[in-house]
Amino acid sequence: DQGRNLHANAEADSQNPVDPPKVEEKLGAVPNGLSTDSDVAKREAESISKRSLRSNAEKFEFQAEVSRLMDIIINSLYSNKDIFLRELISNASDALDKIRFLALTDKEVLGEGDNTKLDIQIKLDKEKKILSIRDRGIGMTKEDLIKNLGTIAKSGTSAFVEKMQTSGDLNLIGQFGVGFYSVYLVADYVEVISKHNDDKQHVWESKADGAFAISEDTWNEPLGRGTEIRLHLRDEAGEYLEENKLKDLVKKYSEFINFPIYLWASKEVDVEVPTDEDESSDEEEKTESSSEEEEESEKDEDEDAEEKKPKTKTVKETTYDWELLNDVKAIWLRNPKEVTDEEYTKFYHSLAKDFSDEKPLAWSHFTAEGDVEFKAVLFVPPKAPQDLYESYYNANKSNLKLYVRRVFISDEFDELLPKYLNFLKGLVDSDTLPLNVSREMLQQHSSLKTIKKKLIRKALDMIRRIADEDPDEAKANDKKDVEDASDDEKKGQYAKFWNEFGKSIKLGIIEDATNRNRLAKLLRFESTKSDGKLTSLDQYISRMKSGQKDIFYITGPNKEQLEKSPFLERLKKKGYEVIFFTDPVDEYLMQYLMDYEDKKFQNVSKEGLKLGKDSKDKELKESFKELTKWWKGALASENVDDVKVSNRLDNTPCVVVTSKYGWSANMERIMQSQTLTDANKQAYMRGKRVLEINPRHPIIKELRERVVKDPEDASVKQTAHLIYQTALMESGFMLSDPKDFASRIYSSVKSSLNISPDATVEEEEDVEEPEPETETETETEKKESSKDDTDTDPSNAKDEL
Ligand SMILES: Nc1ncnc2c1ncn2[C@@H]1O[C@H](COP(=O)(O)OP(=O)(O)OP(=O)(O)O)[C@@H](O)[C@H]1O
Repeated sequence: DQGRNLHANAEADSQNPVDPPKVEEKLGAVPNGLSTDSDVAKREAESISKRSLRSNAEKFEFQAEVSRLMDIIINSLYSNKDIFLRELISNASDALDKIRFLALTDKEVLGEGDNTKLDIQIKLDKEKKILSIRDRGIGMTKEDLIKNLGTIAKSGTSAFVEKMQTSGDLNLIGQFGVGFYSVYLVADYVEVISKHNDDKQHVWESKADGAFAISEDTWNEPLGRGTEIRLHLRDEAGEYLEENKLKDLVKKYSEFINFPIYLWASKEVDVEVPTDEDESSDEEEKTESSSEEEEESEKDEDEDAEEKKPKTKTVKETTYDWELLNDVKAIWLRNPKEVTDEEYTKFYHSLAKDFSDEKPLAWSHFTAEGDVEFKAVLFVPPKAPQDLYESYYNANKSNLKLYVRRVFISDEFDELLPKYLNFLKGLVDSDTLPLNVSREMLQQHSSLKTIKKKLIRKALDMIRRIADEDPDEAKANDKKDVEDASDDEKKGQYAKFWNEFGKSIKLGIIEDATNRNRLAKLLRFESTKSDGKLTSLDQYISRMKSGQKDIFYITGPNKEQLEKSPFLERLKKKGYEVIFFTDPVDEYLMQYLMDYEDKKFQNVSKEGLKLGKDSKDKELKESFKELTKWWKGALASENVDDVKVSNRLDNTPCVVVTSKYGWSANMERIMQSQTLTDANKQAYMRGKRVLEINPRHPIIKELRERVVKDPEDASVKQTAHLIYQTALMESGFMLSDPKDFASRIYSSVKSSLNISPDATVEEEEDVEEPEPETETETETEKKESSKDDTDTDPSNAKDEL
């Protein structure tokens, strides 16, 4: 539909093609100084006048989002305009990758002669202020041009526009898949000439004024196949016409492009040119006169020949030739020992299109040998992308590039890593996978399973190494080799990793049963003893009390709230460490993480907490039997399963605990906040509730006395109910009937203020309703009219009213 609309639009506008570019006059005026072929220059000059006359260009409007993006770019004060070149080269390289991939199964697509050369060519025209970048990649059909460069907003467009408005950082443009538009940082008019095997050559052009035009290209040199982007540079972007500037930029940004990048570069060379005629005749004369003085007889035939030789001199001349700017080196094929940290960092930046100054947190470069052979480089980025966990289960977002024998195959291969490791960036190059099969067949290939397994291992090792090399971690582990690990750069790196990607590790524990234990080792959290720092399960175990069997934890919305939880009272007092889990995902995590190193996990707000045997336990239980039985009966309407004597309380009279496999109070809270949770499931999964009482607490002791005295006492029943509701709240539950709770509180307040329970609310006096305004006036008038009689001030009358 969109296509149709555009065409309709184009027809309506066909009488009014895109305005001729501002730079046209300049273009037409000067002959092409760089061109090696004067015919080409002539043709180009012709084309320019043709273009302004062109009536067959179809005009299109940019999609609104794209238009907005271009507007931002063209008006941007962003100082690093260099990035456009990186984006264009990256697009050219992608296009070359695509044709190379197609050629694997069909050699014909490459064509013959120069068309088979998979390279990128950069050319400058100082006179006309044009910078052009040409590739022999896959090219674009007319439909591709319409779709890719303007009409269909990519998913990243609005995200990028938003990001730009807040951060102003254009550097990220490549990550959002809208890199092409960065050309308008330096150009005010851009032509994209493209030839795809399935279509004729077309020209796309736009001045970024909301519209673009496309015409069949009948005037430019045929490209054979591929794309040429011609940037008509703005006056202030003259620096991009300097060869040295371009060489530097290619070195800086495009070092890891796997295709040769050439620049049409000038060179000063010495050339022998014939000397002028005047000069030569003078010289000849001199020679002749001197030779007259010589003996004539000495002249022979040889000398005659020498005299006829043309005279030359050496002069400097500028010539142009293609100069190769990059050495196409695949970093992953090199020996890891020979690759420097700086090279890895740069490689990461180019892979991830992340051109911030930050280093990756870690990398792993290895070769796998055996049945399945491959080389891989994996990186842990310094930061998680904002949308890492958005639509985690639906999005296919593998960040590994797959190569087969140096040929780029795909960067959308989900089979290489599990979802939870999607945050890694990197590359895999396999010699075992077949080259000449379709992507679909490759996806089924049995070697992929082995590759995946090895990649996961290596990835988890790499993450563990961040911790091992972090001096903060070594200190926390009381490791003796702290000295060895005292590298400042590594300090605090694991905490950084954890803050960015901790959730992924938790998701891994949930999803990857095979590696659950390995992942659990990477888990970090705060606890009652971690002193505001992160700690690990191994550290927890090393601090466990003798006789302690379980690993204790508690879940809740935040640490501050949990620290005050009644569930921790006695555990803290007795010196047990309790882990705080405060991320909603932790509730799910703990459904999968049952044990670690033979220790079971125990939620301290759930049933089953054992703190070693207390000899008085049985006695206490017995002596409170009457109360617990009575209380259970009194709470019959409240869905309480049982009332028991607690072993976890110190200062609090009672708490409500849940059954082992039901939801915790925290989970109930989480589920209630999820709009789409099924109410039936909620009722079903809700943990059974048990009221646990503190046998040493005065309130509980007094309650026992009263119950023994008169089990039917209504005020005791009322108090017991109120205590239960208060315990529910303190234990993290939401009250199902807050009104009931409030009225119980008020009746209790009444009694503490010695107000009779029957005291009622004072009736409001019957106050006359204010009359509507017109009536009021009449009334006022009435009063005013009688003021003489009553001697009333009229303002008083108003007040009365
Ligand atoms: N030189 C080229 N050859 C063939 N197609 C190209 C070329 N340059 C751009 N395209 C097409 O235009 C699309 C838009 O390019 P753009 O740079 O805006 O985004 P992208 O390349 O998808 O993302 P990124 O900038 O992250 O690489 C590309 O996806 C590609 O299909």
